[in-house]
Amino acid sequence: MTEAGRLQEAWAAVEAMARTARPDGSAPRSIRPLFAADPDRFRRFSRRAEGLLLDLSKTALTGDLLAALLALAEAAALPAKRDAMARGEAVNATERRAVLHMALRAPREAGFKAGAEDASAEVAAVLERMRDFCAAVHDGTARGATPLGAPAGATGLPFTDVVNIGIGGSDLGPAMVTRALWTPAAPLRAHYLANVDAHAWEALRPQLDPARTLVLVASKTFTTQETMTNAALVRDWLRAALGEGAGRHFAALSTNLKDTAAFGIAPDRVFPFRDWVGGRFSLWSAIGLSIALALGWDAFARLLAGARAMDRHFLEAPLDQNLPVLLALAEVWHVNGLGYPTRAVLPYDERLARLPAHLQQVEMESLGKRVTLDGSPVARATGPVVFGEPGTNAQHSFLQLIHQGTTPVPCDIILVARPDHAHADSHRKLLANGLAQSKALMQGKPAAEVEAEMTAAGTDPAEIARLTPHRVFPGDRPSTTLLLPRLDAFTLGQVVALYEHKVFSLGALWGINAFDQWGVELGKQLTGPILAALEGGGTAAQDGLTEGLLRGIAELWPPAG
Ligand SMILES: O=P(O)(O)OC[C@H]1O[C@](O)(CO)[C@@H](O)[C@@H]1O
Repeated sequence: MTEAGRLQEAWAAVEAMARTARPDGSAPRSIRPLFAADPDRFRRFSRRAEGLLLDLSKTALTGDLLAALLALAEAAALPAKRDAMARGEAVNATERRAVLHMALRAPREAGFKAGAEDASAEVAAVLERMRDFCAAVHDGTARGATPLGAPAGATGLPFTDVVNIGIGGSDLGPAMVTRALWTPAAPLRAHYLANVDAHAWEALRPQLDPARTLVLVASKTFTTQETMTNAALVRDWLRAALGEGAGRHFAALSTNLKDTAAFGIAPDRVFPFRDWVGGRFSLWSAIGLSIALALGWDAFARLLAGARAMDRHFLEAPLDQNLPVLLALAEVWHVNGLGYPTRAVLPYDERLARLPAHLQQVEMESLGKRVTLDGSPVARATGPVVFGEPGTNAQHSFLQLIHQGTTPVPCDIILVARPDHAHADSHRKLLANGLAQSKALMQGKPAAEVEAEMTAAGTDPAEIARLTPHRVFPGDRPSTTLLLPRLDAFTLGQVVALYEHKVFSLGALWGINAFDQWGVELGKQLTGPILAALEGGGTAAQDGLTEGLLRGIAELWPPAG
């Protein structure tokens, strides 16, 4: 049989399972009977690896289904594709690029190559420069310029704040990590300026002293409109306070060495990375400099080490023990088997508040594709909509829909066993809530139970009949639970890399390119002429699609002069 034939057969086997009732009479989406039938279910469908525990038992996986999904992974050549990525082959075919974020967190000796290029050597060289720069900032050797009008003999001041100007992958990952790991003992405060909406800058500016602020212009391309606009605003602010000395307050994180020079950033302040690092996978590269500056070099090194540990697991563990692969297979079942179009990420840890936003880019920019690698339309649904908020906040907003709405939303519940505070009571409540949600989603609450509860409470029978349908929980709503021993730089590196490799695995299973993002281009293109119309007075002729709105804007915000 051909490779394509084997793949088709493997998909057919998985899809057939989604249509076939089980021998115990349950539907393939029901989870409750599986627990009833198998007291050992947690052990059979949870995995421990690298200090993490992943529980898949509250999905509808069965031994047969898992076997069929693993056969699909083999038929889709997932291991071979993974190894091709690790060898530095141009697996990002539409951009003819290697995909080597794993090289960013591997030691020099790992010997990653992008074609003939020694990727590991380049990574090591940039990391060394980043580390030296951090040391110089932290020990005050690299310091700000003397403010204009300062008394004679005054010198520049050490930096206390770092502002990262970037958007998408040049913002979300570093912002998420520093939000998760920053404590008042950290060496610098970090701020993130992303949106071209200058309200963001206006809100940040009063928190900063120009004499003590270091600015990182983070942009892979160094052409992104939002970033370059914000960089110019901040440069004006620094120049007003520091004159030509403002240059000492800048560094650039980019692949575009020509434009960083044109912006006026000295070559020794440019920290490069290469086109084999995708924006949404770049927090491990020079793009992570704000992390190292804010949290200290050791924390950044531990973050890389955690990701490296997950890389090795992904590269080496058998598929049925491989956490990223198993998460990907559960997603295939939910998306393609059961037709669930969304997924929620619920970290039960306030420090991970921005993890859902980071994963939205990692997953949706990667997997929001409608053609396969050869350009033909996909035969089945691809990436789901991903959204999320920390628990318990999510419980008091959108969990209603997840419990009782019409379409199940699989949930990723992330728990951290040990807190980094001394309030054990709060932490027990946090954990209890997370565990209760996964249980409630799965087991639901049938009408008989609702009725019995109301009867016991002495509720009037007519009232019981009226309210029961509203108070029933259908259950059988899947969730996975990931348990971390604690949240630190190492475990956070593991978690982010786990999701990166899950995304890779899904790309391989669906046969799509998870590493391009052509879908962001059209909006960028159309912005140009509309901006020109706005600059030209706000009413310049456009097509019927935008002209009315342009006129509406001009009426409400008349062009100056
Ligand atoms: O780092 P850059 O080149 O400024 O791009 C920022 C972001 O914009 C995108 O290209 C999407 O527009 C993302 O993929 C990327 O992370």
